[in-house]
Amino acid sequence: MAKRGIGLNDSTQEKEGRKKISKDSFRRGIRIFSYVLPYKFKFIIGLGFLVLSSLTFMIFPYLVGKLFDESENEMINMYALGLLAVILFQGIFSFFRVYFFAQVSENAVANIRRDLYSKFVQLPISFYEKRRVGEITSRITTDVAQVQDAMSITLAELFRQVTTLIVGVALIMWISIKLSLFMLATFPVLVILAMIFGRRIKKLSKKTQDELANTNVIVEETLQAINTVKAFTNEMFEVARYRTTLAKAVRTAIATANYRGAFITFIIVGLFGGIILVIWYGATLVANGEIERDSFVSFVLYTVFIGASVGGLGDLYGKIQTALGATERIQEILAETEEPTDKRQRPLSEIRRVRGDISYSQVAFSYPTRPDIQVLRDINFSINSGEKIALVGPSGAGKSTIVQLLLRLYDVSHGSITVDGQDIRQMNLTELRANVGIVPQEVLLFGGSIRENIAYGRPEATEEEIIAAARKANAYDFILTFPEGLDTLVGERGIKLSGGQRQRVAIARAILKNPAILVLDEATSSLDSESEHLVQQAMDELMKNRTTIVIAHRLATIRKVDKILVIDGGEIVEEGSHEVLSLNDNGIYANLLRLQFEMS
Ligand SMILES: Nc1ncnc2c1ncn2[C@@H]1O[C@H](COP(=O)(O)OP(=O)(O)OP(=O)(O)O)[C@@H](O)[C@H]1O
Repeated sequence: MAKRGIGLNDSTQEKEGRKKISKDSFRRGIRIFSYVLPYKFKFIIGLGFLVLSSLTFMIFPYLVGKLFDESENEMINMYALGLLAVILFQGIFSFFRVYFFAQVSENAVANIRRDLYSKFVQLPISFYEKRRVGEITSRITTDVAQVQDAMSITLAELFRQVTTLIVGVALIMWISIKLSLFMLATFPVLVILAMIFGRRIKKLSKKTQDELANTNVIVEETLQAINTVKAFTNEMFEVARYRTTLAKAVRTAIATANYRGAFITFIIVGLFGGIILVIWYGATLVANGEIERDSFVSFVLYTVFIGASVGGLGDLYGKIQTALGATERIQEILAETEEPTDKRQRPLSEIRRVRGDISYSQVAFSYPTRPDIQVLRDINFSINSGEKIALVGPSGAGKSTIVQLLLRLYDVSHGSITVDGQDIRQMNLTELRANVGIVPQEVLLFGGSIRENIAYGRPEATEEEIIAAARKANAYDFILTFPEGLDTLVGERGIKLSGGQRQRVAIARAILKNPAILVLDEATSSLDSESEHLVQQAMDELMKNRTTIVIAHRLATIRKVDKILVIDGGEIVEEGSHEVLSLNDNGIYANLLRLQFEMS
């Protein structure tokens, strides 16, 4: 079968997707909040606590001002206690804010993940061909995490900063319009400059990280292919390559550090200088009796708060952009059209069994990703129920494509395929696929026990049925040699089965599924003769009474089939039984036979 490349490094190559904030993107982004709706009461309560905690915080500078201006001990104690109370309430409100927002965001985000996953498994193969696996998985990990951040932290922060800004500016205006105007003309300008500076540093830091990632790619690649490096005696070549990229990373890192140093100097001199300027002007106003001293202390504190929230808003803007980008990508996936399979898991016993007559009529096909290349043209053949045919031909001829069309992994571009006389496009897709069993070329087992892997063919199967299937597939004997028998774990954390053993597990899976139609994609790599014999016996058992299509790579195994179709360049070029085709001296089949004979 055609294989799809799954790049391990794909996820690390993710781009940081940001979205310009426009009315449109905002409207689309806000739609993700439909996931919050089921938890709206908790959300509103959380919002209430957020308002309370933001407002209590604004009392803080007022009380500090009073405290500083007080000369009576008793009142000093009162104000200090008042401050403590403010902080205490602030703490309690914040706890509940986090508590309620976490309940909402965790649940909403789990629902987004569930919907995305459910979408992923139901999307057609063509969706996967247009994207890299790393890119798809990052939708369900990184993007969703960004949305979660936006729902819990960013939203709360935005609200708090805006409240601080509005209430803060109103309060300082109330204290002294003159000083406020002076402050607003100087301080925010400095804060905005600091933000621009900060953003540039962020960009540079990202560049440093990327360069470091580049050096890591070299380490990963070479260590993974260490045999190749050694075989080509390229150790020193790799060391030199690593040293060059490392030097580049160091240069960028030092440039970033210089920038950061300058930034710190700017913060110290610029921002604090700004505060000194405000304090200086304020002190003059106090000396002239234009404002009270306590109001002046509150003013300075409000100024610091306002400065911090202006700075915070810049950061939040970036976070909102990122979150909008993430939301949009998530929604794009959620809007994709799924395959029309059943939305309910049905036991196989409930599924209508087909007889197994198959007919291809004038089938032509191009893959959706490469519409310009015609992979199949004018394919015509039929198989009666219970008959066996073999597809042979050179690599890339189109054999796997022919069976992929039968499963409707893709739809034909022209012509039609029928099963029991019915066009497969008119059949229920779940029923069609449930009637076809596949033993693939490369058997991939899921991480889990051998029992689970066999039962994948029919999840509702009983223990006896699983054992019977394993027996028929010549797999039970080797399974019993493991101490844990059917419970032996396979896959990444379990034991590694040999190629022949994996194939027999796949055959047991197919026997358990008991489909009317069978597709055998023969392994290209040959097994040792003992294993080969066991696998062949199991295949023969599996093929009994089923319509079978064998994609054959080793011709010795297909002498028993009813008909052989020789495929070349997407067309059927020869057709007939082994006896007939092998007699045609100039034929491709006879040629292939000769080649294989010479090779063996
Ligand atoms: N998913 C795909 N997208 C685009 N083109 C594809 C895809 N899969 C296969 N092809 C192309 O279609 C042609 C037929 O491929 P197919 O896998 O059907 O050949 P095959 O006869 O089964 O080969 P092999 O014996 O090597 O498995 C090839 O040219 C291949 O490059």
